Amino acid sequence: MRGFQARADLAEALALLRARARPLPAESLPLAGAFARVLARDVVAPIDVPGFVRAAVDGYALRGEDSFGATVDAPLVLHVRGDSLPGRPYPAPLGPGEAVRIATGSPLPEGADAVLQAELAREVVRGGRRLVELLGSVPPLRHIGQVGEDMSRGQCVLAAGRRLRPQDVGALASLGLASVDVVRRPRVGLLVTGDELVAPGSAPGPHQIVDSNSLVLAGLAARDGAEFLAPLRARDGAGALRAGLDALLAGPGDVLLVTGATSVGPEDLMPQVLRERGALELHGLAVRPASPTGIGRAHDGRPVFLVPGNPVSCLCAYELVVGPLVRALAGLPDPWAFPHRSVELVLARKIASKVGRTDFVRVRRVGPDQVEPVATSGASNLSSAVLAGGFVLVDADSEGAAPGERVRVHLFDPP
Ligand SMILES: Nc1nc2c(c(=O)[nH]1)N[C@H]1C(S)=C(S)[C@@H](COP(=O)(O)OP(=O)(O)OC[C@H]3O[C@@H](n4cnc5c(N)ncnc54)[C@H](O)[C@@H]3O)O[C@H]1N2
Ligand code: MOO
Repeated sequence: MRGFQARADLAEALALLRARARPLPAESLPLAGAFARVLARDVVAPIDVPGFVRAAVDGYALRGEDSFGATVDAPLVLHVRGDSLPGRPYPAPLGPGEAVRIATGSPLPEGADAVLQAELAREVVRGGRRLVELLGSVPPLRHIGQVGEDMSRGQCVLAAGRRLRPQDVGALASLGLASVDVVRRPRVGLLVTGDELVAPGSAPGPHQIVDSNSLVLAGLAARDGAEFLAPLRARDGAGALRAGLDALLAGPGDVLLVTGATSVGPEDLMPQVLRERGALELHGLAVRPASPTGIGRAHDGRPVFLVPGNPVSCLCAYELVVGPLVRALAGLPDPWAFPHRSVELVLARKIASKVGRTDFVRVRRVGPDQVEPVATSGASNLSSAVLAGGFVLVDADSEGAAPGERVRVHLFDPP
């Protein structure tokens, strides 16, 4: 057994990943499947929306100047020529002294330049003629929407890198588009190792542990815009681990993860197996937890992460090094920053950390604006992350933080 001689800085690990991370190629998707996907290219409006001048209120389309001077006490009277309804415009031009009853969103007839709202109009029939009494006036251009007032032809409506929100997809539909180019989702493949493990959903027998890491990783990868492939499983021992890694490499994953067997115990053969099948570029990170993390490559260049088996270390390794790469491949904006919402809170108990090591400290709220580190016996207890509301990252050049200090807390809960 050989311990870790030297551990790489987190910054060094991220620089290694960053040097080769590019968003995956684009794919075209029907709009209905595009929600939450990342735009691969800018979207430039091919048309004006709306494509016609429209009424912004229900009322009467008219020439504004025909209403000048009208009041409740001295209404002016116009001749109502007909109606303009959504999709069914009034077909002829409007002359002086004429009006058309119009519904919100309907095309403004040619010759009209304003809409008097229904509240200031009273329609009457006299001698078989439709008339409207104007109880107030409206200046030209009032209560109408111009061509392209929503989105104008040639305008960049959404920029590449945007994670599409529901209203974004709606806007693409308004532009008459049927599909959109989005970044292909990174596929994340996982090999779970360990003789003691049983699949999630099973009750553990004597000395057995339920594989929780695959569920934690699946949730994190989905958060970061990835498609999580069905996990593969391998028993311990060089032969089984080799066969497991080969199956993982044969799969379609863009990012490949292996949990367990990455430390320096007698069964921790994964680093050696990865060296045989590609390269182990870095093994051992100056972070806590997740120090046995390894980063390497398959022969074809796909990234492979050796993620520690301890459940909190697994979560931490994902957040520190796997997640940024997944987000970069997914084309998400600012992929190297934590995606969590963060707040500044006051520390109620001290956080101790060693200079030269980055600490991922789970904290919980103990007051409206106070947090304390979750007391824990180590990274094997997932309940510490369940109890925690978020984490504080203590940089390698810091000795920690004293009670009363303000710290930035990255919250596990989405907004
Ligand atoms: N001499 C040293 N020993 C250890 C070191 C070290 O630096 N020197 N590092 C420790 C640290 S830190 C960690 S973390 C663990 C990591 O070990 P492995 O990645 O080799 O993981 P395993 O030994 O396979 O398992 C550790 C632990 O986690 C449980 N486990 C594994 N997979 C899962 C899973 N999918 N779901 C839930 N739990 C899992 C496993 O049963 C073990 O209890 O090494 C330390 N040792
Ligand atoms: O990564 Mo290990 O769990 O630090 O304890």
